[in-house]
Amino acid sequence: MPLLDVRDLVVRYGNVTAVDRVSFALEAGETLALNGPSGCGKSSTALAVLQLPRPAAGEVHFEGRELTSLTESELRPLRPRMQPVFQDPYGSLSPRHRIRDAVAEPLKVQGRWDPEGGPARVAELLTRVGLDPSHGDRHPHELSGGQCQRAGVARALASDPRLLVLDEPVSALDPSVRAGVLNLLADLQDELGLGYLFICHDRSVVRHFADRVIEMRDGRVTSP
Ligand SMILES: Nc1ncnc2c1ncn2[C@@H]1O[C@H](COP(=O)(O)OP(=O)(O)OP(=O)(O)O)[C@@H](O)[C@H]1O
Repeated sequence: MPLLDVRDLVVRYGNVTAVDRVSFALEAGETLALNGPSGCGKSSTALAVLQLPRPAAGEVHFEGRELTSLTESELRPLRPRMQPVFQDPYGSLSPRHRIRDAVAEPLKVQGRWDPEGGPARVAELLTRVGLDPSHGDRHPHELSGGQCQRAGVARALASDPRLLVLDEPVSALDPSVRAGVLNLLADLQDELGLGYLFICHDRSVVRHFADRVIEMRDGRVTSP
């Protein structure tokens, strides 16, 4: 059974069909890239997989559950297991909260925070993504773009996900720090067996990082 099995996904914005019957499957431990020109529907596909918002039609099977047929309350316990990482490292973390609190928040919201072990778990997550635990005292704007994206990954990992939806995760970063973040993601995948749905318009990055590539154009899969 694949980790993620998407069948005939359709996303509409008003009368515009942004994603038109897209199907693909993704195994645990695998990176599947969605590639294609701007506006072809990559981000819409990724958000529909996360049920943000719900797709207009199609099926999204994740860990054996069909998500589009679930109510919001049935979906809630599954949401932590599929986490997004977005392009803008600063946009995905609240500017008002310290990094430590941003990473702790999923643990608290999911009822997995304990005052004894919680801070140590946050420090461990920060260390795991290549930050120093002291970075936890800072606010997002006090970190570089690469450090901030690492903090975003730490926050995603706090939910113990099985799937990361990586929407242009290194595109906004300085070219000199991109490889470091991609290497981190590759290491985490090896270690944790995560599935990655990887959106990237840069073909050289895709070739290097993805196990398989799906090409999209005008909302449809054109290959393979
Ligand atoms: N919230 C929205 N409301 C209306 N139309 C939208 C919305 N989001 C996307 N679209 C339209 O849907 C189509 C697909 O957009 P989408 O962002 O999914 O493509 P993309 O391949 O991810 O593009 P990019 O690489 O530029 O992010 C485009 O025509 C876009 O204008």
